[in-house]
Amino acid sequence: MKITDIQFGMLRVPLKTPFKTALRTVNQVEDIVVMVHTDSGHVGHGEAPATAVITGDTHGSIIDAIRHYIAPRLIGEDIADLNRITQLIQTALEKNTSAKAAVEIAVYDLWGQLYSAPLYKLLGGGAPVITTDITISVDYIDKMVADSVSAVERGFESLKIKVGKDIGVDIERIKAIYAAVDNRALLRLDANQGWSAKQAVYAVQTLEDAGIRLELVEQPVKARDLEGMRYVTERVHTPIMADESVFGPMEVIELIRMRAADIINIKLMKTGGISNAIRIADIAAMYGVECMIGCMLESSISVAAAVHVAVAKSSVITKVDLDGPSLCQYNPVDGSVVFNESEISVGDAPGLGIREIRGLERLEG
Ligand SMILES: C[C@H](N)C(=O)N[C@H](CCC(=O)O)C(=O)O
Ligand SMILES: [Mg+2]
Repeated sequence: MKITDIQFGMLRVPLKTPFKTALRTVNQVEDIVVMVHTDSGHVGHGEAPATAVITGDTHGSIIDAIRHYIAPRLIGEDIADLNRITQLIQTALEKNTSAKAAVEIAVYDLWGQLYSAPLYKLLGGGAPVITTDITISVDYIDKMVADSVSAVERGFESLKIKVGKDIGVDIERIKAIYAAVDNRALLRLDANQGWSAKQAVYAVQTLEDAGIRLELVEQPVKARDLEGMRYVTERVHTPIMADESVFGPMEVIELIRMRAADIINIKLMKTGGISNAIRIADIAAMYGVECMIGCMLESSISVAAAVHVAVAKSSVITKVDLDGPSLCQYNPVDGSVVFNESEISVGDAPGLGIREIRGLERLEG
């Protein structure tokens, strides 16, 4: 099974409600879809969003990186040589992790198709059902309370609450949600870099002193401020999770050595795809550090790939934030990974098991 061509599409899916974080507001998933064609007629699918404020990647840069740097290296490569191909992708150019992720996902999809097995089985197996949280966008307090209660009523047992806008209001937001949810769900906070280290310690300690139990607090300070991450981690009881601070395996090793966070959020769009996600999970496991697997605003192509990784690495990936498809008005993908609110299950179809993508706009060239 040799690679013959790489084609592009654009997938647009409106969100149920605007997605608001300390970094941005988004109304729809708008992702590049990558189709890797082979001489056997098999097609592998990948996907990448343009999360410029986090990865630096735009739609244009994703297409350009693949078209001019990654694709020329892959034409003629045999899917059976998976490690060689992932190495070619990762060394094609610096950064551009979303472009690398989209192509890697498609290649792993083909690798599963080659051996007629669902990807998670080739990655080591596991129980093919996982549970995700759902994100509550940062907003007026009453709206966040209503969104949280509604999510609990829909069966979500973990809520990822976006904060990081205004420290005083953030504390009030969490107190109000905690009271309304009344132990029916775990609360995870994500400040998306919106606090200073001192503000983060103040906010978390204030909530702890008020008897509010938080499962974790994600990325309280600026991505590059590892000293700030450590400052917070050392001073609060609540586990601190690194998201924007860590992309690849080298950064994870540095973060763990510095003891700058308790938990690591792995996202395929930061790692450059599946090969580094697995590496990070293995490194974290060696150090006894737990991981979450997360997503950007992605639909159920790239999120399906993350689900396969989550299933195969469930001993170290103990937390799941793969709510991209749940945030969308509809699922454009007919595939073997089934997203049913908090429950995500994986079928037995080969690779990612994608049968059809509705509404895919082909991009020429
Ligand atoms: C969608 C997911 N639950 C999430 O919250 N991801 C964000 C970044 C998403 C984005 O801005 O596209 C995160 O964990 O920071
Ligand atoms: Mg985050």
